[in-house]
Amino acid sequence: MKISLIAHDEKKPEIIQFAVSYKHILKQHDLYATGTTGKRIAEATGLSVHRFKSGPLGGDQQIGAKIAENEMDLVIFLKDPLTAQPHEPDISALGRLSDVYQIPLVTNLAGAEIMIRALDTGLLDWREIVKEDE
Ligand SMILES: O=C(CO)COP(=O)(O)O
Repeated sequence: MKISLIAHDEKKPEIIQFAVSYKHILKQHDLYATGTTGKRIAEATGLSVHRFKSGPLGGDQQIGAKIAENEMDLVIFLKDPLTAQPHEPDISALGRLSDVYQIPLVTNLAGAEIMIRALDTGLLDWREIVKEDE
């Protein structure tokens, strides 16, 4: 599966902890991330992460484009709800495209924990069928 990992600055420690904790699952998948998040995860875990641009420089939009092309299966995006983001329109656009294309998107750690376990037990395998039908 192709998984995107994204975190706003205040949530970077959480996503790093998450990636370390679930490295055994994440390493079985193709990982993508916005620039800084990807760098920090790769440094902390040694996992190979394809890095797009940093969020404020277009990274959210690049991940949105992958969704539109049916090349992304899951987005784990730890959002900071307490800090205004200069690129809020890009963040909204990513959420919108996830809804348009029925791509699972979780935006907090509690959801991420459930989703990674769901992924590991095969609950997202339907994505492979959707891709075969394209
Ligand atoms: O701003 C972001 C998502 O909207 C995250 O970008 P970085 O991973 O580059 O910090």
